[in-house]
Amino acid sequence: MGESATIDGNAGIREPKAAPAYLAGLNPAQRHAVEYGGAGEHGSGVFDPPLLIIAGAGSGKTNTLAHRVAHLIVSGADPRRMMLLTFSRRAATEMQRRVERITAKVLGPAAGAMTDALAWSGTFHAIGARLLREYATDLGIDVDFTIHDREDSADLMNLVRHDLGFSKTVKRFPTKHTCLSIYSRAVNATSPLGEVLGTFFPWCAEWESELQSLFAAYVATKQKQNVLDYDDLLLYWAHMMMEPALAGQLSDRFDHVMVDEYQDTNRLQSSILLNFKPTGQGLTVVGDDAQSIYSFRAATVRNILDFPAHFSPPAALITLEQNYRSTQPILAAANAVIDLASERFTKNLWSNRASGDLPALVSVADDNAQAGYVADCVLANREAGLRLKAQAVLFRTSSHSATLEVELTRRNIPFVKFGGLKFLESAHIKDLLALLRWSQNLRDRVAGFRVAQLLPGFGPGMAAKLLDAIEGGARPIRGLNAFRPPTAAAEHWIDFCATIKALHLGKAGWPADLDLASRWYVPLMQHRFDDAPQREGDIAQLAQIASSYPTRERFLTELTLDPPDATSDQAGPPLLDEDYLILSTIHSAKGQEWDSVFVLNAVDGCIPSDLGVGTTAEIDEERRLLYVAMTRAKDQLHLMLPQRFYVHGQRSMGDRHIYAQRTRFIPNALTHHFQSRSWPAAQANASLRRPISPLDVRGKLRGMWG
Ligand SMILES: Nc1ncnc2c1ncn2[C@@H]1O[C@H](COP(=O)(O)OP(=O)(O)OP(=O)(O)O)[C@@H](O)[C@H]1O
Repeated sequence: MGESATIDGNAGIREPKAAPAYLAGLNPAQRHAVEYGGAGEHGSGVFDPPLLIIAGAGSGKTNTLAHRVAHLIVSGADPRRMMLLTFSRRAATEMQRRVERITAKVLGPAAGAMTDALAWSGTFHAIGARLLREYATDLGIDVDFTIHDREDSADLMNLVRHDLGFSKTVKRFPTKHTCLSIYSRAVNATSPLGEVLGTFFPWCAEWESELQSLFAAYVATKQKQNVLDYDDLLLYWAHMMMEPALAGQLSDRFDHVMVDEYQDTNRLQSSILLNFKPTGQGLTVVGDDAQSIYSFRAATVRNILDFPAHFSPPAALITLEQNYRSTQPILAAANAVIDLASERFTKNLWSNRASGDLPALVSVADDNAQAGYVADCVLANREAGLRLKAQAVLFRTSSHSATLEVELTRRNIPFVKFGGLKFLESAHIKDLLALLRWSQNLRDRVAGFRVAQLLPGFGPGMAAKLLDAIEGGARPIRGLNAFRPPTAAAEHWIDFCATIKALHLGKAGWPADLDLASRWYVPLMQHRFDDAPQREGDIAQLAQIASSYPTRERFLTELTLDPPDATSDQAGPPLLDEDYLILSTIHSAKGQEWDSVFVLNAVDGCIPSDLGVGTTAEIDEERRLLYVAMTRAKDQLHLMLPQRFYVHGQRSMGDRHIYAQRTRFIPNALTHHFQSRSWPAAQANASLRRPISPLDVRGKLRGMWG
């Protein structure tokens, strides 16, 4: 689809001239995407028409974009005038590393300086935050704003909800998380509240006018406290770009704007981009419509489907179709799954990695058997020389791996889990970050509320009094000094005030500020948690992460916006030599690849999730999730089919279970792409409940006393 409003960039692929050495490894389509436009001659982007690169799974999207950036730099473009928008901080770092490696082939040791100058690379939210600080005065915001993560935002929403009396309504008012989701979707999808309620939250539609006033008060409160939530970072940026003078200034600062994973951007992000580069000059977006899996964050696959037609002449479209990752049988199975989707850019992914092994559909009795099978295979693979790190287990929802985690621990197989409870969500880390944030912006009540209650004698009431006193004073620190704490807090008070003051003034510098904060917090932590020693380990790890950021503000911003997926994600050296199995939600597996991949619970109710099967669009997104999972595999792919699984929403291993059907995305017509297995082979149903003659337990119990 989309061809009518598109320039077929692939038509321009010719037998290439001899490639410069640093482009020699690229295939013709990749090389064409790298060199497309006048980049080679002009470097300034002025002659670079808009370009959409549709890159099938494993077709070298990241590789191609890195080469394009490197090629521009080598051709004389100024890296300080490039903006590179990625989906995660990790992707930005990885991109920078690759660009450096490629440019080094031409520039030698000078490459490092050039890629360091690629300072404007990061997520939309992180780049937005930096721009807002820079343009704060133009936008009428205070430059010391702090940023709320989702939990903080929900807490603030709750406070406002309470103030307006909505927590006491006769009929139950939507929860703080639901209110925030509604608000966020309306903002990110740039849709009216009524429409969002009607489509996504029909059970809340009766509260429309209350929600309207709640959101108005929420916005006013954020402004009063000088805090921005995630959505504000995009919203303020989008408003900034609607002002032609500011949009023009920004556009003049950047010759090239490149966006990775464009399929997972939302309407607000596309409006930012289209006002940023209205003619599309210097704009390159890369993505794969078949891998769009973030609509729950209001991402819309329409952004990528409609991109070419926004420009006149329309953007060129180059498709990358050679998959380097997977064997042909794995790719054929994944292609067959995605072919049943309703709308997409056609591409015909192929691979020249032949293999006689079809991917496996493995029937097992239940969750325990599933865990047993995966653990057996992982160990067998390791015996055969495949490191644990080259193997991954993927699942739709974090809770699906619980049984497997027990099995792995029992068998001493180390693993790292991505996409579950995040490091930064643990209470002690949140406490410490709140302390840093509050001392930066003493008007941030959510952070202040958390910090104040760390002190003995401070409950919610006393914490609120302290915050009122700080807010009421002409200067916040004076308000703090004048406050009379309850006696229980007396012995901590002087130290507390001194720490807040020192952090507020930031005299120690970064990362010494974090040491200062930890010195105050760690002794308190001993009283708060039984497992304080383990938690101290986390704090040491936080210090290590902190040392890689130039300033406190950058550290807080980037960590709030894009927390590490797992403790090891940013930990660096300590885990470098160790080997561990990867456990990951499918969402967190985006962009990665492993030799061997196991997908848990490839059954209806899990994939598609029973929560995501309302509309065709939702079903299509679940299908794309399975596609993303399958296309992570290079050599081996196992889709697990437990014949029954326990229904969630009950105590762990309560006995409510259902008999599962193979996922609807692999109908009978596609099973020839797979080999079917049962495990254990001889007794596939062994652990299913079978009738046995009843035990006489009651008799035995009576016998104990008789
Ligand atoms: N021209 C090439 N020659 C050989 N290998 C390549 C080439 N381009 C990419 N690859 C390899 O193909 C694999 C996939 O590349 P990459 O991770 O860039 O893909 P991707 O398109 O970002 O994947 P996805 O969208 O599925 O996450 C990598 O192992 C990469 O090294």
